[in-house]
Amino acid sequence: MSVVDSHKLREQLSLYFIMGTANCRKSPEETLKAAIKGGATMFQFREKGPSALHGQALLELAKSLQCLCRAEGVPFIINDDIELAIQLDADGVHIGQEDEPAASIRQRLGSGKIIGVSAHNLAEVQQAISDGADYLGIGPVYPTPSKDDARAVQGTRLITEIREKGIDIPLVGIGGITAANTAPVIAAGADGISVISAIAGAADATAAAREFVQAIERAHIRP
Ligand SMILES: Cc1ncc(COP(=O)(O)OP(=O)(O)O)c(N)n1
Ligand SMILES: Cc1ncsc1CCOP(=O)(O)O
Ligand SMILES: [Mg+2]
Repeated sequence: MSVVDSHKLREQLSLYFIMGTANCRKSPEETLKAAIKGGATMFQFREKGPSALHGQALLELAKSLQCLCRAEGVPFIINDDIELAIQLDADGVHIGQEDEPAASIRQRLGSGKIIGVSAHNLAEVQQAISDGADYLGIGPVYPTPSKDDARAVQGTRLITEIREKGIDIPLVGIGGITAANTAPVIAAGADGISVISAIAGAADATAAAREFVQAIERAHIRP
């Protein structure tokens, strides 16, 4: 069972920034600092692709990004790599449908850690909840340039369906989200949005994150 505070988690999910070395225009540290300065409320370290770091280099970068998050009070989540999350005492992990099930990860991580699960249909949503997920990542909402093996684009349909069924779990939309197309994701019932390229690939990541913060605020005021 999880003891994560879901009210606090919803706030932390508001602008959930995800990044690895392959996504950054500048150094990962500069990119993360800039995103947090602009208002990112949660961070996921997602080191993927042919140029991904491994071994000591991966560990050093993860430590350095975790240190930046700690200094700013931003939760540090690790994508896929449960061993690394345990080694670093990270705040949580994000796993997909091809990864180890959330229920067994919960046993390894303990109750105070955040577990996020990707879901693409109602059956996966319900399974993730019964496995003890703290939040869901739902998408891809729009076409994404950042994940070669992404599932079919689904718009905001599943987010709407989840809320219409009265399922109240914290969740974010993910995939191709920009400040300009944020509003429908929040209006459908997402607690926040997850973003890679529109922040990590921006010339000014701080300005890009600020635009998201404003778009999220506007979406809450005028759903
Ligand atoms: C917040 C969030 N939502 C979804 C994903 C995708 O996870 P997954 O399906 O396991 O794919 P990879 O990210 O591992 O390629 C995510 N990372 N974060
Ligand atoms: C990890 C992931 N899972 C579904 S889409 C996606 C990539 C999101 O990146 P971007 O914000 O650049 O579309
Ligand atoms: Mg995964």
